[in-house]
Amino acid sequence: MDRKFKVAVCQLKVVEEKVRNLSRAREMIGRAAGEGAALVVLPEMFNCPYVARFFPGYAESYPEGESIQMLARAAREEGVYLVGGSLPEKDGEQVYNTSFIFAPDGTMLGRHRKMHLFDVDLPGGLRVRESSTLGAGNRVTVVSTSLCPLGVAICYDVRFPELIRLMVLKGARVVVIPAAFNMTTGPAHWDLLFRMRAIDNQAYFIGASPARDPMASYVAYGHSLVVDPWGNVVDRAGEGEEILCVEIDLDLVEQVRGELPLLRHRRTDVYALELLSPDSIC
Ligand SMILES: NC(=O)CCC(=O)C(=O)O
Repeated sequence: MDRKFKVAVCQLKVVEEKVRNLSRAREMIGRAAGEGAALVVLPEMFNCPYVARFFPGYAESYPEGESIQMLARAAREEGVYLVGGSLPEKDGEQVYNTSFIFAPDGTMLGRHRKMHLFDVDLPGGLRVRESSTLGAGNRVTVVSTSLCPLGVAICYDVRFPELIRLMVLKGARVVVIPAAFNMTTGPAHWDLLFRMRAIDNQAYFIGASPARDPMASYVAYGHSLVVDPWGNVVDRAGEGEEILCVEIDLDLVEQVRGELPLLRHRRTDVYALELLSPDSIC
């Protein structure tokens, strides 16, 4: 197992034309691989504007959906692990906000369906109702890779420490969060949440945002970032399109966990965190 590897976050600008999003994503994945990334990450809803009423029209089924096919092919052609941000996934009558994860040979390692739907009325008037068009997933996602066990959750999921802790207890050393925070919660909470989850769980946290488009009806915050297990922001993007490429050092995870053994010091004789069904983890 390589103890160090590079992760690249492709902070791409999402537009209404799906085909343009796909070609932009494909091009950025190629550039990321060219920079030596072993793991490439796209943002939440990378093929579709983040607007709930658009999701059903952009939805695709596994495995034949064109975005899903593009991701599998890109992973194989570039020889990278790929967390394909997220996209609207159709399964029967239901649509999910789903992240597909691919191995360097193009096989799908797993998929995470966003568990916590973003239904909010924020100060300043931003109202979002993901549940008007989406169903919620119900599985915690940790996939095995030759790099390390990788946890994947989507955006609002990061606010739920129980979910993240379950991933870490399942072995995740790196947690990838395709996301699309906005101009209200982004400046207030984006950095703090990622840093706090990293400090609590002593793992790397990767937040992948779309680039900011001030003309969009939902304006993404941008500022994709990588936080190390000590809570330092190793690097962050600006607001526009960019590829963030950062070295992950797995020895630092073990070092921080050895020096400050939070996970071992949990009082599991007094409290517990449990999955209610064994089927709820993949
Ligand atoms: N797409 C989302 O889940 C947005 C979450 C968000 O902005 C937050 O503050 O949480």
